[in-house]
Amino acid sequence: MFSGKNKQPETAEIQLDPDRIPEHVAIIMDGNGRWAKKRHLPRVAGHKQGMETVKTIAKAASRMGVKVLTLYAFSTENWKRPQDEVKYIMKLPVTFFNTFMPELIEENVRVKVMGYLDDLPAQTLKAAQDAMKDTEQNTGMILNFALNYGSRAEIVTAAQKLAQQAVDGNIQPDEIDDHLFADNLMTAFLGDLADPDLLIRTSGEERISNFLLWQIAYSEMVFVDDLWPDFSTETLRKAIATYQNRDRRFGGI
Ligand SMILES: Cc1cc(N2CCCCCC2)n2ncc(-c3ccc(F)cc3)c2n1
Repeated sequence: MFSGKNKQPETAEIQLDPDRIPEHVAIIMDGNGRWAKKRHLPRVAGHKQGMETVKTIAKAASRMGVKVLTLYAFSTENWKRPQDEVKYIMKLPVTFFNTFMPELIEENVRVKVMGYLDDLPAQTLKAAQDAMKDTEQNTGMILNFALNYGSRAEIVTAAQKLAQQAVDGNIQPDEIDDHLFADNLMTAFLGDLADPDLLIRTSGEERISNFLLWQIAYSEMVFVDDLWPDFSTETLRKAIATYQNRDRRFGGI
């Protein structure tokens, strides 16, 4: 770890500005299947290892001072995958909480799950509901799982809700602005923290894949080559350091 007379660490930890930690970090956790394929393992082995990475990164983000960590766990399009893979994936929330809830409580982490939850298998939904209930008093980082989530569907649902309010005479069309629209999205519970400061996607892909399309309007995006199961605390620190070295303009000059 230490080399020569300088006694400096050979792999110095990335130094971050503690005053500029992104409040809301969102991650598209990609590359689980490729991770397994590289090791001649079944795809589900990648998902299993990916869940362990969720535990590591959730704790690391909490200790770095991130206020909200949103993780894209399952999209509305993922139901098209082989049914045995979907069946396995849908059990991961149950396993996650059965094996990690004590550490989440110890970290004072509050769990939220957003998506079309009514379409989830009963055991998956119960695990998510129990975790939200068991951590609702926690005041630390919000660990927000996007589960059976799709951004275009989320936007359409918000438009339908507002249209119905107008039809019912509860709002006038000209009352609909950014704030009222955002109040009808699944991230409304986050208030001023709803929009990610930093969006990370793993595995080298540089696509948004129908994730938080409204919310990432001004987000910094960092694409890393690491496959999600290989994503480490150091990779997270490097992504945050990249974010801190950028000068965000929010449309200004
Ligand atoms: C569907 C799915 C897939 C899933 N993978 C592991 C991470 C990589 C992405 C795909 C597979 N993980 N990992 C954690 C959860 C989870 C979700 C909700 C919750 F309340 C608690 C845990 C999860 N859910």
